[in-house]
Amino acid sequence: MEYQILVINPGSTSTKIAIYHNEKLLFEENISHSTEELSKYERIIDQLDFRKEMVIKTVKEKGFSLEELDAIVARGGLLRPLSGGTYRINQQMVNDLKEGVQGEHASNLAGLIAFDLASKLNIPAFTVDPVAVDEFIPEARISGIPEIERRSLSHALNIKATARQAARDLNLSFSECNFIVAHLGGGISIAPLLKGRIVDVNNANESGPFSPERCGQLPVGDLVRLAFSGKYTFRELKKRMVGQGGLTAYLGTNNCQEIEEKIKAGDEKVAEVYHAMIYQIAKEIGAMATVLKGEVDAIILTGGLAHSKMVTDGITEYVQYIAPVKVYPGAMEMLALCQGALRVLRREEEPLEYIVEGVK
Ligand SMILES: Nc1ncnc2c1ncn2[C@@H]1O[C@H](COP(=O)(O)OP(=O)(O)O)[C@@H](O)[C@H]1O
Ligand SMILES: CCCC(=O)OP(=O)(O)O
Repeated sequence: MEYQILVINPGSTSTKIAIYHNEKLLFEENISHSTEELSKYERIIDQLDFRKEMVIKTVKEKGFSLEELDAIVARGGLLRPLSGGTYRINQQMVNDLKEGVQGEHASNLAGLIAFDLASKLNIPAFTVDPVAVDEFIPEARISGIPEIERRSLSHALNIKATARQAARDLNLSFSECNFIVAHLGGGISIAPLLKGRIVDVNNANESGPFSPERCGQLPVGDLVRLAFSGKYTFRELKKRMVGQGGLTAYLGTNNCQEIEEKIKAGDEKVAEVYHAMIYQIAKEIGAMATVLKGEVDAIILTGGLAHSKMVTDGITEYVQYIAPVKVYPGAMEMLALCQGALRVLRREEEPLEYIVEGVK
């Protein structure tokens, strides 16, 4: 059987759209959104129509028709904690994405767009390895106060897909080796994979290193003081932390190529902030090596920032004592989503059902 599949992947700084014919890429468009463009939306859910229209327009402009599609597959969002795999998007999932049961995030929009378009076309909509994939070991859940649990929210899709590719490239079995995968994008997830499972990870929205547009882990006392200072509303402070934090807060942009130009031109202040991000990434990789008790087959750097030699060389200098560093620039998310849908369409795998206990 032949399948034409639309892949939709909204990230914090971009919307990626692709059409595949089986595994063959027919087109891929990566539309970047500036901090300014997105800052006019109060909440991420407010971007729904903007991002949906962008998908419809892009498909048309590329000379394709939605009516030719056999399925739509979308990056999964902040759903309830769930195991990895391919899920058919159902009404319960749509409700949870709209509500943002584990918080707001651009990937919550993908399933909503896919479900809406697919329902009108009478074709299935899927999601694969959503952000909420949870394979934590019990000790990774404990935060330090019982009211707050550490949660598994990460770039699970790209982390797993890149780790599988690295295992193939190293001639290792994915389920038998240990990796630390650092997804370095608008947000940063650093995950130790113990025999293929993400047993811990910083929550890319609230913890770990600061990133091009997120604050990462903050000193808690100062954060509480800031929250009660009257300077920010709840929503404003959240936006400051995710979207307008990190490099954006210090340097006014999430565009690392622009930042690197300034560094090359000799701007020492910019270099200091950029180096601090690299330093924090390396420190988190070191922490995750401890989770794996030092038994690390490779450290894998992926995501948009892995295109930068300044970043990958900077990190490598700190962490190469742990294990060999492998660089996979960009993200394999689009192909991984397509392949997840194909496995189900070809009946190689049963789609998983998103069921919430006690809700019909
Ligand atoms: N060649 C490059 N050099 C430096 N930074 C880059 C390069 N390409 C992309 N980036 C940075 O990567 C980040 C986006 O990563 P990406 O994984 O595409 O984003 P998202 O998290 O939105 O999916 C941006 O901060 C961008 O400036
Ligand atoms: C919460 C982890 C997922 C994430 O942050 O994705 P983006 O970087 O694409 O926003």
